[in-house]
Amino acid sequence: YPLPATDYFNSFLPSDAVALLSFKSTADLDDKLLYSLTEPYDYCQWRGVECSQDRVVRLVLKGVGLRGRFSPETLSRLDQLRVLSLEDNSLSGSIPDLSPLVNLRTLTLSRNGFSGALPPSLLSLRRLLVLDLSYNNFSGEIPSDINALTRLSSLNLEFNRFNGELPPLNQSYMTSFNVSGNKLTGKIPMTATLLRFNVSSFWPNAGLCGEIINRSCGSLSPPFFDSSKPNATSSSSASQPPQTAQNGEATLPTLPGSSVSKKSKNGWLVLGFTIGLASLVVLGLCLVVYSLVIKNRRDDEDNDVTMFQPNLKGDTTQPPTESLTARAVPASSIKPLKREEEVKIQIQAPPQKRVPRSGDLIFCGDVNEGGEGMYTLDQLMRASAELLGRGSVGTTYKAVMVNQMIVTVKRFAPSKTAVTSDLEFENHMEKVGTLRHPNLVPTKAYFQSNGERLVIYDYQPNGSLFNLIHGSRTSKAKPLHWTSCLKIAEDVAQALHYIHQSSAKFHGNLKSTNILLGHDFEACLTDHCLSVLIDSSVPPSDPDIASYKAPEIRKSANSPTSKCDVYSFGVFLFELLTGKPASRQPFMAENNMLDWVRAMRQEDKKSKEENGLEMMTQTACLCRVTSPDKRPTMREVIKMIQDIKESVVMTEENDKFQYS
Ligand SMILES: Nc1ncnc2c1ncn2[C@@H]1O[C@H](COP(=O)(O)OP(=O)(O)OP(=O)(O)O)[C@@H](O)[C@H]1O
Repeated sequence: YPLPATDYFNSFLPSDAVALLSFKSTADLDDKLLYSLTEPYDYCQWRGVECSQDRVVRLVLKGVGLRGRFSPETLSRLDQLRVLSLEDNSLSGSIPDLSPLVNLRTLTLSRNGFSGALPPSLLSLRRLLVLDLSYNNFSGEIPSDINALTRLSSLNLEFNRFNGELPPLNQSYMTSFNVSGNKLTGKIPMTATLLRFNVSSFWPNAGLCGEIINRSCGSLSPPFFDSSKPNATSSSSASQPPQTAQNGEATLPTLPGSSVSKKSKNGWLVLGFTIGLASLVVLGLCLVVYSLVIKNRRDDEDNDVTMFQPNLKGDTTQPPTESLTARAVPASSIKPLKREEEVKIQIQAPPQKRVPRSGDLIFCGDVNEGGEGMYTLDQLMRASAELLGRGSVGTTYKAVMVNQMIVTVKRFAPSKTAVTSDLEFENHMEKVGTLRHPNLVPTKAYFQSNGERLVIYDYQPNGSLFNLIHGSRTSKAKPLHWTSCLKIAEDVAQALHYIHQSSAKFHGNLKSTNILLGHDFEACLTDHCLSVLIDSSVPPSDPDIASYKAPEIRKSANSPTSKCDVYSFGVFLFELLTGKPASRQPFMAENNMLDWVRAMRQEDKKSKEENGLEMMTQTACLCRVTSPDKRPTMREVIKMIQDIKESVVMTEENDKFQYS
């Protein structure tokens, strides 16, 4: 039977291209997107589309004039999608089932005409970090199951028609939140997450009350203001929205009970009541002033407790402080922000590209990713810190900010990066800051001022490959299962290949401490491309670090190349397979290396893994050859790993066949 025309085309097109075209067919009625089938096409070049290994990973169609509906079975087929932004268009109707988008990190549908309830399918997107549905017509309740999205760091639902009570949100990473401009009612739950936000995240809303917004709920009013009592406060005040100033801006709700009934029959009672109330107000004001004075003092004292003391004043003679103990931050450079100001910064963070400048945090990557506007240099400086280790470039800390956001801060040792000028550092970090790959720890921000240099990354809670292979303080080393080795090797190879294709060109410091485990235990490279910033004329004294370096750069000041990364990858493969650190790996002919690997794994020669192990050893040997020209490219290495995977699958299938 001949296929219908569309099916005919679809059967030849990559599935991602089909998904994009089917989305366009109902969502782009004015034909703003010039996606087309005419050859030669490359859907990865289409407007707003970004691919990784020919799969769409980002689709950003912000303000492109889309009009129509977001139909089911269209974009939901892009199962590798990380970022989807359809912000600021004229899309209407409900959101289709997006549950197949299991890799989605950022979903921004704000400023459209979407309606209906918050789709339950969104609650299955467990990797979601940013959810922005603001300025639409969504209605119904905000489901308490939204707590299943444990990784959410940003939730924007403002200016919709959500009603009912606000669920007790408990996402510990939440740093941006807004439900203002809805029809929510009831008491705002006092969860640690919601307590982080102030009134501007909640108002205006028809009937919200609670301590967080300083507005008592009727039934919870103190007896003096109990609305059920005669001659007390207006009983409706608790359910009224906060007062609106003449300019239309929402103001803080007044305390219930601040207006006194004029209909009192007993004038003396009213007078007494009024005097009592006035005294209370004066007392209250005194308390507020007192607490502000105390707070300011505390803020000043807080300046003394900090982890990094960046040299913002230009005192380059001062040695860097590497302890977690107290020392004063140059207060002239950092003014403590009031909570309201912090929130304003979060809300008003401009979406445009920032202007890089010295002395402030410079955020990298997409604003939607979560980072820019979510914390300030000041907050970072006040974070409590845990020393993670000292490496070749400087010292690394885990920093927990007051808003519970956790990041990793790499503080460069000034003596090591002095060879790089401020401009070179900035230009280089601009380049590195744009690198984004599922197997790279994203560089979130950087900072430099008067010789002080910091780079900020996402914190990876699952530790490094070094810990996994050799054990850590908290865990004992276990031999890694064969399939884990393959998966890790492929992840690392993919990230290296990505870097080699980018303008940064090479990683320069591949080793097991620089391979971290992500949320799903995927391997992610960190410290990428920083080695060029340091003085490489002094060879590393640590034998393991030295053994990771390719021979052509080990004892010379030659700059590294992508082939040096390939060499380090070979060393890493042996460490992964055998658990032996780089300096204890022998150099022997391939067959002997296989015997050594087998012996280190204490494996029986006839093990099921034998074939794969042999191929893996071959790959490691090939990468680790002395001559750079004879080493494979990372693309070739990926191909080798994929062949090994296939051979493992085939062996398993043969086994099944034999025993069935
Ligand atoms: N983003 C991160 N999340 C969690 N742990 C990290 C992160 N970045 C680094 N680490 C861990 O912190 C420790 C110190 O890292 P650091 O980079 O300072 O030293 P290194 O990796 O030993 O040497 P080098 O500076 O040469 O890379 C390492 O154990 C590393 O695995």
